[in-house]
Amino acid sequence: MSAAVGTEQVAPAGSAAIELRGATRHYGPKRERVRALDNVSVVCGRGSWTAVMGPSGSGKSTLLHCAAGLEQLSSGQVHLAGKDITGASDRELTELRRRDIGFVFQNFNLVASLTAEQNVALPLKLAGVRVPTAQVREVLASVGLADRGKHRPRELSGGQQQRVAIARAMVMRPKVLFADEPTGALDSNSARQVLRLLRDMVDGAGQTIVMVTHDPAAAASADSVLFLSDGRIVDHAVAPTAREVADRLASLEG
Ligand SMILES: Nc1ncnc2c1ncn2[C@@H]1O[C@H](COP(=O)(O)OP(=O)(O)OP(=O)(O)O)[C@@H](O)[C@H]1O
Repeated sequence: MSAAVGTEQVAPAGSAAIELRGATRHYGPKRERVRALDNVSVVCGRGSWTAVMGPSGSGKSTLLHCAAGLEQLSSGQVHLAGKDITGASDRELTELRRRDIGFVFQNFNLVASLTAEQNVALPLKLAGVRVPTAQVREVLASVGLADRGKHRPRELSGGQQQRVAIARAMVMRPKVLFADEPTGALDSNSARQVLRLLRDMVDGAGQTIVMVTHDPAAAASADSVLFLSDGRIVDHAVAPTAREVADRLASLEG
């Protein structure tokens, strides 16, 4: 299933993992107001992978943060993982994020003093769940790092660190994974490995991914690509090739 843009394509109630309606987010005082998101409506079905692209400053991070409940909208509505989170309290959002949402960032965000195993176990610990070591090892093995569990982040390559970060997100079995430039700091081989893991999460476990990227090859791994410009969705491609993505992006940046 892919992202649908525009309210006419809204999925049946309850079938969407993420739904933004008329999402608007502005920053700054009225006279110097920046509209980072401008009346965006988008639906991401469960088990879909959506890439978000656009020129620098077009609102990609703002879209991701608002969809994930990390930032509040100025107006409009957000549904996430079956819940209306518009105006939800910090406590409700924290609870939802702990239970149903995962994050992967460009700079990995691992805790430097913890081993790979301890990093993977961290979200379970924070959620007050007893952490079976076998489960942690199994997840690390599934990202190809069975022999690296006792290593600290500085002893791992960038690609390995990102795979630990993905294992950390996977261990909670999140309904929705938000990925902000997950391959941005990786060489092309490591990037391909990471993209394969994300594909497995979608196809194997039916999880939903929204991924901001500047890389047309990464975007072409997703089911569909949203293109933003000046805070609006200006284009939408279903299963495009990397070349098609690059061409559309160039036309926006030109
Ligand atoms: N906290 C903030 N205060 C004021 N303006 C902001 C803030 N965050 C973002 N903006 C503005 O909102 C617009 C969209 O920013 P955003 O970071 O979402 O863009 P982006 O597409 O992710 O950019 P990039 O590709 O460069 O990371 C930009 O004009 C930016 O300057």
